[in-house]
Amino acid sequence: MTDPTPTAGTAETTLHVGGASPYDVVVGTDLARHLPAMVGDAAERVAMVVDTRLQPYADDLVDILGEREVLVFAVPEGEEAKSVEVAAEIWNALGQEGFTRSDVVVTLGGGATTDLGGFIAATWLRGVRVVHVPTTLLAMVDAAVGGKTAVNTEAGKNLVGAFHEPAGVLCDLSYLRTLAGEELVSGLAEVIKCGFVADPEILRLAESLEPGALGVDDPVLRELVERAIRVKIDVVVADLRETGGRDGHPGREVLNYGHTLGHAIEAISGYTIRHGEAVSLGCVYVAELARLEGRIGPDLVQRHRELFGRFGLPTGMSGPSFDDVLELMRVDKKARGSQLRFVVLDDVARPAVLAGPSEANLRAAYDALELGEEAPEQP
Ligand SMILES: NC(=O)c1ccc[n+]([C@@H]2O[C@H](COP(=O)([O-])OP(=O)(O)OC[C@H]3O[C@@H](n4cnc5c(N)ncnc54)[C@H](O)[C@@H]3O)[C@@H](O)[C@H]2O)c1
Ligand SMILES: O=C(O)C(=O)C[C@@H](O)[C@H](O)[C@H](O)COP(=O)(O)O
Ligand SMILES: [Zn+2]
Repeated sequence: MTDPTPTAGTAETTLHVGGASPYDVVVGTDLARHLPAMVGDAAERVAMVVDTRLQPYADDLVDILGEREVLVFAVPEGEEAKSVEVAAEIWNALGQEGFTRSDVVVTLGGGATTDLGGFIAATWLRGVRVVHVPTTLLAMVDAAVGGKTAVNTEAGKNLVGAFHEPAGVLCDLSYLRTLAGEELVSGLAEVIKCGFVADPEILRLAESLEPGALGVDDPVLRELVERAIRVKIDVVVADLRETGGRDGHPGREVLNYGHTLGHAIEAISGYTIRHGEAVSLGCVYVAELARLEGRIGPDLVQRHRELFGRFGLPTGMSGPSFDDVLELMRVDKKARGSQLRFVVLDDVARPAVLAGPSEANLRAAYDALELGEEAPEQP
């Protein structure tokens, strides 16, 4: 596991991400003072990509950046920001402003904003420095770390994007104070995902949390945040570009646990369902699938239902037809040719890739999601 380096005398934790482009992820409160060093001295200009809802918080960051000229781009709230059209507006403005390779993008917002801002940084002049200041739990534990960037298109979710690592990430937990309870819970889905694929202690901690009393200052929440980030760091350091793992481990694809169905459901819903909610459904689905494939027993499937359900995350649904969902799952990035591939578990923290499951099992697992109960074995 990654070794956390607590900053002496403060409640900050600095988690280092190694590799070819190393950077730090700092977790704590009042972290804005770290921003200038992460942006660096070479930048004369900063393009700040800000979720409109977070605009009131941008001023503090602008002030701390001192002499640098800051161009603030307020983008639509949430998933609406992740479009080629929004990216193109910002590319055009950067062109008009003469934004150069020594200038820097800073993002302030949830995962939709960090994905969009990261994508702009990855593509403008073929890549400029980016620093992420995530403001949702989900973006702190997942989206801002690891360098995946993307926009959505008609074809589906995140199908256009690039790997582009940040120069630094500031996870300032004070932002979570204004976050709606449903958004906090949506972020917990990615934390629980990390527990199932890599860190059983996360599951134990989540099972000990009182869902109704989930507070931003709760030390258990802080521990969950740091544990989930460490899981992510360990995975991306080993396989940044998702080329594959060793000894049967899926490599970076492991972080896609629950996302094959999850992304399909998000797209079908017109992005009205939250990402973490879709991941919750996707994890229960793939647990059912693993059971039907004889890889796990009903107890572990039930643990998925109970743990996600404990926080009010959805574990069953009815609505989209299986055929519509299947069509979208076929454009998932893990697919190879006509073969669908899923990250599944052989046990807690024992992930594997399941390639080419039968359509009968894919359908039966979906039926179980619709029924909200265990699917019968397929003949
Ligand atoms: N790149 C990656 O590795 C990665 C990982 C996980 C998820 N993602 C992406 O992240 C996105 C989901 O991120 P998200 O859950 O943060 O959603 P989001 O960015 O859509 O934010 C959710 C909502 O919270 C609001 N919000 C943000 N910060 C707030 C705050 N501090 N106070 C009050 N409201 C606030 C936003 O305006 C929005 O309405 C998805 O697009 C998903 O695909 C990317
Ligand atoms: O970082 C990763 O790798 C992940 O898969 C993390 C996921 O939680 C995240 O939603 C990611 O954006 C999905 O990636 P995609 O490659 O399926 O678009
Ligand atoms: Zn995700």
